[in-house]
Amino acid sequence: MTDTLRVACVQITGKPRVEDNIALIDPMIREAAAKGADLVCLPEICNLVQKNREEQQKQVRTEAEDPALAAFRALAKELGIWIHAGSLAIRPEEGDRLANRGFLIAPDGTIRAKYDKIHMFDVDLENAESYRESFSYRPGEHAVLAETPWGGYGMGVCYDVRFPALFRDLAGAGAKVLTMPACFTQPTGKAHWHVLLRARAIENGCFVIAAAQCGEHEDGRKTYGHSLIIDPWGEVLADAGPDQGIILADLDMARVDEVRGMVPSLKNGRDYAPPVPLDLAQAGE
Ligand SMILES: O=C(O)CNC(=O)[C@H](CS)NC(=O)CCC(=O)C(=O)O
Repeated sequence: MTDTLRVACVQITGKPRVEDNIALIDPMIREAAAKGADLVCLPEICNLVQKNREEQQKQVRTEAEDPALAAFRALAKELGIWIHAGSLAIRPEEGDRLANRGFLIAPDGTIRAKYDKIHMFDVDLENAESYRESFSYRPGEHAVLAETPWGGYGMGVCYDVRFPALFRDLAGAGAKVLTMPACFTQPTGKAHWHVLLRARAIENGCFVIAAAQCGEHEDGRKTYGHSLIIDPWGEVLADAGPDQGIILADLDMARVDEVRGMVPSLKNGRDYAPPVPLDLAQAGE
């Protein structure tokens, strides 16, 4: 087990063409590696930000054909680092809905773990901003905990952050790091992003790494940015702010056990009878 992890988040304003995103991200990964990053985390849909479904269909490729996945695998190998491509829009081998799929790539260029986003962002916001992610994407069915030299690595994506049971399950299964690559909206980001991510860190005694999309995209979307690296006590170690760029932090993995030793909320959890409607509860007395 390795004690310290230098992690970087790459924050971008993703574009509608895969090649343009690769050209944007490549030098940022190299910069992070030059600064000593062991692991570089990329945002959600970092190969393709395209709300228009017809245009999206034209661009999206299978895993075997996606040029971004190939480029990130080659870079991981060349630079000898881990790369977490937070998610890529991938055309599945069968069915017509896409996968919103995260890839953890090891320093030998092999894919160590894959995760399909479980919770679909089907919401209507106040400002007539409306999303139906499940029209384009088929949700995943499996939580994924990857093995890394730094311990268990729990993989989430974006809207998953609002479903704390997923991360409790990952922590229970051995996660020391939780990840939340994202493409968060600006209104929900302003109101909820920091609080939700810090809560997932605190309640699970885990580091949280969240690489984010930011700014005004060509497809009309506006995203919140503020990629975050958070320690298990809930302290923000790095915040990328609203614009493109990279952030780095050194994670002292011993901090996980230290924090869990002080507040053992994972251990103090109990089984309990489920809630029942109030009148039934009264009738039972
Ligand atoms: O559209 C795609 O191609 C990929 N999917 C996304 O970008 C998804 C659905 S639009 N975005 C989120 O989950 C934002 C969640 C969020 O902002 C919140 O929970 O408040």
